[in-house]
Amino acid sequence: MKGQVNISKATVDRLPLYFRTLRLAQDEGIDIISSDELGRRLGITPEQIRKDLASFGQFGKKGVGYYVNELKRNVGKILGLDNHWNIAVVGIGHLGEALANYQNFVSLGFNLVALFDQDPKVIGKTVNHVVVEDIRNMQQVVKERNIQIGIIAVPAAFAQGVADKLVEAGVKGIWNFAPIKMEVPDSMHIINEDLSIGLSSLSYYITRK
Ligand SMILES: NC(=O)c1ccc[n+]([C@@H]2O[C@H](COP(=O)([O-])OP(=O)(O)OC[C@H]3O[C@@H](n4cnc5c(N)ncnc54)[C@H](O)[C@@H]3O)[C@@H](O)[C@H]2O)c1
Repeated sequence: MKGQVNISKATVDRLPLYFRTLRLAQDEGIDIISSDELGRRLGITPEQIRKDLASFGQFGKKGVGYYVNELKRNVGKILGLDNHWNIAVVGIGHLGEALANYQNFVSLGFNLVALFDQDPKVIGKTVNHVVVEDIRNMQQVVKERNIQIGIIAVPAAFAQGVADKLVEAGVKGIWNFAPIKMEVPDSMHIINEDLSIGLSSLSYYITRK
């Protein structure tokens, strides 16, 4: 694969969509898919798809298309999904419990290996075969179980403190659901998620209909 120096964020953000579409095509028993068909399924031009994929190497055959299994494996590799990351969820309330129960993470290669909370009523509960542990043990557990990704689902007021502890314990990335701007070292990868942004955008569009 080519060095990934000048890959735009927009291209990287489209890779999970390619991966998901290829997974669905694989489930449908499709062996070969054209960039036209991929584009139709994704609402992206075939030129854009060919350009995106060409940034990472030579995939597909002119006049034939892409071999679905092979391209899915390659896109998965580019995304690092062949690494089988160990993940932990912090804050097992409404959102944290739903995230911990989401079965699709496992099929993408993410292993849920720990859950943490501070509430004695929540600690000891089992969610998706994993027992909720005391947040006070988090740093030790993160190291022992080689947890690389921490998912933050605690109230905003506690989120920075949790992030600091996750960083200190050595996670490589944070998926933050708390509505705050986190301060993390430059070396840390953090993705902030906010479902209300999608809903507010939807409100904008239907207001103008
Ligand atoms: N990004 C999104 O789209 C989205 C959607 C829903 C909720 N949220 C956010 O997710 C967070 C959780 O929301 P919720 O509705 O699940 O709340 P919740 O009150 O149901 O759950 C929060 C959980 O965090 C635990 N907790 C609190 N402080 C803690 C700490 N210091 N260490 C460990 N655990 C701690 C609580 O005991 C509780 O179990 C909030 O920040 C909320 O704003 C984000």
